[in-house]
Amino acid sequence: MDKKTKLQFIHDLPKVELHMHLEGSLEPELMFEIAKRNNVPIPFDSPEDIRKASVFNSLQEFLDLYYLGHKVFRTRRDFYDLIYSYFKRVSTSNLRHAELFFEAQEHTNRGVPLEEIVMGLHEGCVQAEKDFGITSDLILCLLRHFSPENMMDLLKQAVVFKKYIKGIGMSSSEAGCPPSLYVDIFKFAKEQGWHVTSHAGEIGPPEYVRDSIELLGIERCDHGIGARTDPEVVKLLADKKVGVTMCPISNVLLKVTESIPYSPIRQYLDANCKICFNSDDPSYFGSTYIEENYDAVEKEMGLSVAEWVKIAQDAIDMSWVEEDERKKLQDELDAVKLKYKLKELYGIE
Ligand code: HPA
Ligand SMILES: [Zn+2]
Repeated sequence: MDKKTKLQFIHDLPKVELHMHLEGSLEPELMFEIAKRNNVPIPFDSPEDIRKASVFNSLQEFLDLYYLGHKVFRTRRDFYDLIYSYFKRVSTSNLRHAELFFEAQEHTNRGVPLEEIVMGLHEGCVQAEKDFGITSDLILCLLRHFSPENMMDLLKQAVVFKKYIKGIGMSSSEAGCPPSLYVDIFKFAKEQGWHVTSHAGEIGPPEYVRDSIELLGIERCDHGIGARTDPEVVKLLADKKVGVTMCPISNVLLKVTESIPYSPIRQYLDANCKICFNSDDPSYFGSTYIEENYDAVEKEMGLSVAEWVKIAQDAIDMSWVEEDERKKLQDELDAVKLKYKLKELYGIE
């Protein structure tokens, strides 16, 4: 496949985003707009100032700026605007389905009612499906910089909104927060029928990935980079079919990996792990949404056509969609295979 056709083929792949923090898609212009209407002071004079400040030497440096941005949100409309502007922005990238993290604790702990957050986001999802044909689900993402008790309080409140929340995730820094602290939290979430995922092995060691699988029962592993140094843990990911939601640009900009080719993408593909590419916090990383992540991997690593098909398939397989939706996504991927004659030319079924 020539270079131009390959880029078009990558563009045409039906995309599934499984690792994006909605608050991480807050573009500086919208941050300013919401801050202004809510009368929330922010320590920047212009959207450009925020862009200039978005240079990070570590995950923690990023998180310090990132959680500051959360403070502008107050109302249902703010959350609606956040999610709708995300869908609008990615509507040209063949994104077909997204499972999106929202970080309620940062808002509820400031007094914002959970209902305003969940319903604002849900209404945005419904409208985006009508306007752009993108389906979506919400993942309530717990934050490790708050206590397990605070997490549990929120989860209990969230039960009322169960039908609007597909799963539970956990993020923020792993430093000093081993998975063993959260066994009861994940047990409760699973008892409620929620799917579960967790950030593990972003800056944490391979044991954090292993313990998240064995103690917390995660179905997906967000980032999962840390597993790379322990082949047993990589094998565990593959054997248990715990897919890794990788975020190539985020990992480079937060100095988690030296470069995209130095990330364990190749290692995980060779170990037959399920992997997919995602955007994490696109607005803080130079507006790099899902397609920019796909393109960056292709530019720096030049994956094979068969590998791209596997990654698109893995993302569908790793998603938590219901059967009818899964079939639609599968049909779209099969249509791309036909369009590019992948069976005749590459033997790809
Ligand atoms: O990359 C991340 N790691 C942990 N917490 C986060 N919250 C947003 N992005 C991240
Ligand atoms: Zn993340």
